[in-house]
Formats: sequence, structure tokens, C-alpha cells
Amino acid sequence: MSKLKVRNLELGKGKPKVCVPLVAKNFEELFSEALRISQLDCDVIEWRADYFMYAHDERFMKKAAYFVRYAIDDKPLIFTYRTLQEGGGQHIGLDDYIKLNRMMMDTGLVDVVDLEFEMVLEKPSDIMVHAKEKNVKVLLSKHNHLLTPEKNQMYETIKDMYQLGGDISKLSVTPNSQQDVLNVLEISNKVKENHPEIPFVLISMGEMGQLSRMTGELYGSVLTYASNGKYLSAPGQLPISVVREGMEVIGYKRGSK
Ligand SMILES: O=C1C[C@@](O)(C(=O)O)C[C@@H](O)[C@@H]1O
Repeated sequence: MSKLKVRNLELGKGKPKVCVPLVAKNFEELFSEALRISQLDCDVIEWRADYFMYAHDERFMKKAAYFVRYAIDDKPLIFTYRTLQEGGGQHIGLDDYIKLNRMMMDTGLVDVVDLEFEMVLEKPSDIMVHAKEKNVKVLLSKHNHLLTPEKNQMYETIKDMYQLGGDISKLSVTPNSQQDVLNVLEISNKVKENHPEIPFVLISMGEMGQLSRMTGELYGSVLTYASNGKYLSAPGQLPISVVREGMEVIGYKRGSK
């Protein structure tokens, strides 16, 4: 499995790392939630800026990023603005999306930026190069809240994201049957076996897909998203303790303590 260093964390080594969402609509909530979440047993924090009411004001966003970094200290931080099309909290135009993400890279306060694959494809720009220059990792993502695509399509998407320069490829899909969940696990395993160079995350959302949030050690996902105790940023997210226990059982090896 390919390894990726983010601050002191090595993604792809041992168990998947646990990421929880930071969701807030104003500054007061942002600061208190960031402080609260930084005390949880998580490895990574994902700031879902699409829920923040000042997300369209550049000056406020810079201040907000300082607030968050101050509150969470040295924890790895993913900046995410999820678009409405992919299940996010508020609308953003393509140009503003690119501008906001570039600006976040420039702050030097975020470690990873989650960029939607479709947005990057739609607006060819130097954003991937810019991230490299700023030493920010790019997690390319794609979400399907209706269904689970064909197996081959999922496989190709993960590879295409890597090809485009993503440091992590992430695909979150919705199962309509248990077979869909198995398909996600099968493709995870296939990427792990055939493309060990690709750090990836494959999630089957909803209650039906919860198993996929705990099987990363077996099938290769480097990150898993859990609830923050107050809020789920996607259907099917489990409490941190449940995910950790599940991963412990699934990854249990004879002879390990
Ligand atoms: O893309 C993802 C994964 C996710 O959708 C999930 O299924 O847990 C949760 C989102 O917050 C995150 O941006």
C-alpha cells in the first residue's frame, strides 16, 4: 500500500486513519466546534466549509482558517468545500470554487484540499500545480448519492484521479443492494493489488455500506470518515469508537495483543 505523509501522520500505514468533519455556520460555532473536535480520538479533521455562512468572503475565510488552525493545533486538516451537486451545503460557481481552494492553499494552514474531480475537469487550470508549489496535498473526490456505478467505472475513476495528479483518490457511492457494497470492496481490493502506488478511499455510503468504513486495512482505503458526535457529514458515518473497534476486530491478527 502506498504511503503518504501528512504532518506526523502516515496514511497507508497500518489501520486507516479516522477523519471527522468540522461543521459550523458562524465564527463562534467554528471555534468551539474546532476546539471540541480536536479533543476527540480522531487522526484528521475535515473542515466542511460549504456549511460556513462566510464561505464566499475571502477576508473572512482567511480569518476562519486561522481560527481553525489555532484551535486544532497540529492535527492534519483537510479543507473541503462540497458542492451542492455532490451533496454539499451551499452553491458555489466554478470560478469561485477554484479561487477559494487556491486561496486556502496559499494560507499555508491546511494540509490537504479536497477537490472535486468533476470541477477540476470542467475548469482546466493550474490548481494541481499550484497545490504542489504550496506543498498542499490534493484529495480528488467524486460522490454519487444515488447509486453505485459499474465496477469498471469505479476502478477507472480511481486511476484517472491519480493520473490527474491527485495525492489521494476518493470515491463515495450509494449502494442499492448488498451486492453494490461487495462491488465497492472488490474494486478496493483490485486497486490495492494492481495499483499499490495509489493512496485511495472508497466508501459505500448509508447504513447498508457501513462495513466499507471499517475494512480499509484489508482492502486498502487509507482513510475513513466518522461522525463527530453531533453531526454526520454523510449518511452511514459511525461514531469514532465504533469504527475503531470494528477496525480492531477486522484487522485482528493471531498473536497480536
Ligand atoms: O467525501 C467525503 C466522504 C463522506 O462523503 C463520507 O461518505 O463519509 C463525508 C464527507 O464529509 C467527505 O467530504
